[in-house]
Amino acid sequence: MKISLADTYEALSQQVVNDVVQCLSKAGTPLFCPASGDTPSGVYAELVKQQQQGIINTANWRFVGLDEWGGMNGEDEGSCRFYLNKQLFFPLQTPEENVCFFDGKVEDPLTECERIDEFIDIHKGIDVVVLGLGMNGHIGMNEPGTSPDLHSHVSALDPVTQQVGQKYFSSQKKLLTGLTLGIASIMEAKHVILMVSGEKKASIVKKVIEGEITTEVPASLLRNHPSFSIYMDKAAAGHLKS
Ligand SMILES: N[C@@H]1[C@@H](O)[C@H](O)[C@@H](COP(=O)(O)O)O[C@@H]1O
Repeated sequence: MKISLADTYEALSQQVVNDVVQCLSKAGTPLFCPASGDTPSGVYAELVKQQQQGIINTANWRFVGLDEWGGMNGEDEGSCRFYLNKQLFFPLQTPEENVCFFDGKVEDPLTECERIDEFIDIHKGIDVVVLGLGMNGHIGMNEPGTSPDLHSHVSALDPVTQQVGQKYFSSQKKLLTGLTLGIASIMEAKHVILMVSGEKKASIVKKVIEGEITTEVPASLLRNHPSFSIYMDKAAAGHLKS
């Protein structure tokens, strides 16, 4: 596990961008899995800026979604796909065929999960995944207690996630289930980045880094990944021993 500390959110985002670009700047069609949520916004804004300035070229990048709320897709304001369309895919002018994303409105979510897993297999695995950290230690929508052996699956959302998830929506939503890459999918990625910002995450980040490696804190399992980097700002690192 590589731990990086930044003084500010801007510096944190810049560090993550540098890591992502280094991992994806290669020949062929690298596969990037970007989380939605508030934490990576600065990373996506910087990637868009670098593309517009000609510093990077994302034309050969492929994208796979990390997760989506059950019953929602990109047409729903506040959904994971809506967020990534707005922050990343539309400003990067990413062709639709280069993106594979959970549609939470499908009649058969299990077939939808198989579709996502197949896309990952066809692209020979995820090159880099950028994750945010749930207040309960979740990654994607892998809630405390989730089996580490799962690939894409339907998740029953923890009460903490149901409540915290309201922040993405302008009106109250029932957030009972999610479609998500599994912990096995994430552990098979070539490089895993966990990005954490703000004092409100300080106690859970302490468990992730200094606590027991346990399915009860899904992000702690990432410590077993051979290429795992955690990037934090000072506020998020405030409860760590050193
Ligand atoms: N399902 C999403 C995750 O993909 C996200 O990374 C995490 C942290 O979100 P935020 O960055 O808004 O704190 O929780 C949400 O529930």
